[in-house]
Amino acid sequence: MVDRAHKPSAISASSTGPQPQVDISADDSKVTARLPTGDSVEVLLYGATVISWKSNSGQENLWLSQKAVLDGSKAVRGGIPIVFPVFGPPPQNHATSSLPQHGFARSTRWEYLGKSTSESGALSRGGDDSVKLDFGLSQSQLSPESRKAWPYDFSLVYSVTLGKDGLQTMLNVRNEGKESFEFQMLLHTYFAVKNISNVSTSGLAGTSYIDKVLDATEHSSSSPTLSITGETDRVYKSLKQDTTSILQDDKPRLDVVRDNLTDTVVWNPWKEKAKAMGDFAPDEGYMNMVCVEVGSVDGWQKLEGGETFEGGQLVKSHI
Ligand SMILES: O=P(O)(O)OC[C@H]1O[C@H](O)[C@H](O)[C@@H](O)[C@@H]1O
Repeated sequence: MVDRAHKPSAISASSTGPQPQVDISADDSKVTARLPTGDSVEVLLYGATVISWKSNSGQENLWLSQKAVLDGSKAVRGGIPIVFPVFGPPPQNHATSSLPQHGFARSTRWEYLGKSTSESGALSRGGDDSVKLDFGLSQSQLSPESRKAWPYDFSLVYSVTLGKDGLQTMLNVRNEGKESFEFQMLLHTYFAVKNISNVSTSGLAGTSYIDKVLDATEHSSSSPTLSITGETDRVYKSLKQDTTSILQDDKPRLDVVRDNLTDTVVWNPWKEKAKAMGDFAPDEGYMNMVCVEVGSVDGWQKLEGGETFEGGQLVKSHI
């Protein structure tokens, strides 16, 4: 059981005043929330993976593979898997070395901690409602293998806030033990796009990046935009701008605003790699997605006993 008391609220919640018309349903596998405006979000308890976020127009903003496994036997291919406590294949000679790629958070069942609603939160200007769903994961909920591979006393609270102006996802990490630990975190968001041929991203210039497709070494680019024209796997470090925008046909489609995080990964597997993934469908799905993943993955965050760290994103959809 995660103690929620340590979690600073991402937006102010209120339980007084007129009852908000937010529709929330929770069952054994997922939690769904819908605002009076029509905006909706669906979160799978497995991995606390957001698998759908629709704007009030009915437009789906997240890409989910048609072959995504949603029964809790494999990390979800699509939506927003949570990467913790290590990004990518773990390095040798580190406390995370025995963990699988991207850690255990995306492949462990989380606990639904409850909701709070607000009529005046950061995501709900003008008196409209927003809703915050909290999910928790702590050491006692891990599989024996994960607990053995990373034997630290930690707790995570993941807050998913849906407002008519966007979706906010924040991860709060707390060291519940006495021994310090190091971690990386990343929100591996798969965004839905109409056609990758006419997609570009902006807000990534003027900083260096590791190009994992080319040679895994550092590169830099002064171009203000990045077009995705082939397999792309770049880790941008220490970004100066807070916002990475995804443009479709030269028009803003989504704005991804980092909160207390400095790094962003841009990933598209392209044709061959997409085809080689058993849970990626349809084969041409790579044309309709791009991952823009906010995180802290360059080096490590260190937490002493009793300390907390919080980071995440606010995503705004233009349709
Ligand atoms: O297949 P997965 O373990 O979900 O990883 C999918 C991708 O995640 C990130 O974007 C990494 O930068 C990629 O190198 C990796 O291929």
